[in-house]
Amino acid sequence: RRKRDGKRYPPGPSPLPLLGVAHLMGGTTPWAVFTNWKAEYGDIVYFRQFGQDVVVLNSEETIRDLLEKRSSNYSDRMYMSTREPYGLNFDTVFHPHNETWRAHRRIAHQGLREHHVDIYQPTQLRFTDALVKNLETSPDHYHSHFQRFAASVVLSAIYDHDVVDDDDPILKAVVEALNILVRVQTLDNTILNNVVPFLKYTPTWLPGGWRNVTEGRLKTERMLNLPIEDLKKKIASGSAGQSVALESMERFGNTNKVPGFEEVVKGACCSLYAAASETTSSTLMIFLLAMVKNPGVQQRAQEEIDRVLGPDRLPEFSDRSSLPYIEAVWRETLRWSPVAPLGIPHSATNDDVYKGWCIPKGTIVIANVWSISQDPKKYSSPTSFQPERFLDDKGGLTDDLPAYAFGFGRRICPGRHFANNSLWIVIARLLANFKFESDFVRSGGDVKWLTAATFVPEPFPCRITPRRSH
Ligand code: HEM
Repeated sequence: RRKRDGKRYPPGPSPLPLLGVAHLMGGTTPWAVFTNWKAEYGDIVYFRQFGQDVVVLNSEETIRDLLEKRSSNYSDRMYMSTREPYGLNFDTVFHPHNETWRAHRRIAHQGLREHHVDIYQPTQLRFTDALVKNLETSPDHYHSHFQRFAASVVLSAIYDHDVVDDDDPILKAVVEALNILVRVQTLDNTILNNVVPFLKYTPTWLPGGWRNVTEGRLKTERMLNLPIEDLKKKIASGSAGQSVALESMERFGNTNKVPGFEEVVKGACCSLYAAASETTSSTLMIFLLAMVKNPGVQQRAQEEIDRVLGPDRLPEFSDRSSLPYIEAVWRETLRWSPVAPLGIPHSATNDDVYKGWCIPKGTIVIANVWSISQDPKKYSSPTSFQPERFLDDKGGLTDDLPAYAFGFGRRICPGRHFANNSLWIVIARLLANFKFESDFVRSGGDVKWLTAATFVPEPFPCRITPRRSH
């Protein structure tokens, strides 16, 4: 047990001078390293990296004790020297725990709360149909079709903007900005930038030129402004349909309670898009990988759809409760490989003591979701994709919801109900419409994984063939 300044800190690895614990991180999968540390150090692990205190929580109990039961102290985010220069102060995801963040959460909650979010089901269905058509026409481009689905469905719900094609100026603006910002805001890069701030001036033509701050800021501003300007034109012409942005502009505009409400709405809505697009398309990549690796699961899911709906009818939202196996496939997709295995780190507002250990003010607190989703005590053979684990003896659903994939406490993902609807309908309709196969994956081909905004498989060779005639 370590002591510093007479205080006891949780157990953990000893850092090396300069390197910290970087040499122990196991490349791109720190969550697996943290999970292994559980055996050595326990449910709560402490280390220092470049002078920054970090605590990793390796069990659902410790996560809920701190991030939920003591949420007033554990709902902040770490200081990021990149926020201001890159124009990222608007962003909900990394926003400090303050009044503006609360206004963002109100906007997100009002627009995307459970059941209310069902008003977007027709939009989700429409873009699912477009995805099915795109997969029929060019199945090899499945990855860009998934990205297009994720972007379209959320741009439509948030701004009432319909993406027409890949040259859509709003789509281009947000994709270009996010390509940079996602890399700028990774935990590694944030800590590096906090220590070496001049890195952000790297000229665009040098390696690492993506860090260039002038370029980054311009792109952020376009991403923030274009969709809301477009919406304002629609409002002026009376053609604006239902959207989260419109709802909140009207509400805040009418009550006028929030000073500078337009900036707040702009920031909150842009953050929703940024947080939604990559997580949604990455989850579809995980689903696809699970299906090609597990043809038996795929077949059982398709048999359920055919048995319940008959050979001609496609799943509708209203069929959800009649398709427990499909529901179990969706839950297992979230559990098997969470797209954010470490969630998004929280930060401690004040000094705290937990189980006798000191957690200093400013500590980065990481909820290791991987340690829950891969816990062999909770899930037998956790690396296997087994939707049955969410079913009881009678084939009904258990109470186990892998809600941990959406984070914890006051910071819990406000888009989870929207994501739940989007992804359920896509999973159900893709299984109804297509057979997914991959000789590459089945013969043990090496699927590469990317870690940036999400942990996601890179596109792999896959055959997607229709299984129904229309
Ligand atoms: C499968 C899809 C998704 C997953 C797995 C996911 C997961 C997460 C996680 C783990 C967090 C961090 C929570 C924490 O700090 O404890 C988060 C935050 C957030 N998510 Fe999601 N998300 C998904 C989809 C969406 C969608 C569709 C939206 C919007 C429509 C969205 C909007 C947000 C926002 C705005 C935050 C920041 C919340 C804050 O810091 O207060 N997410 N999400």
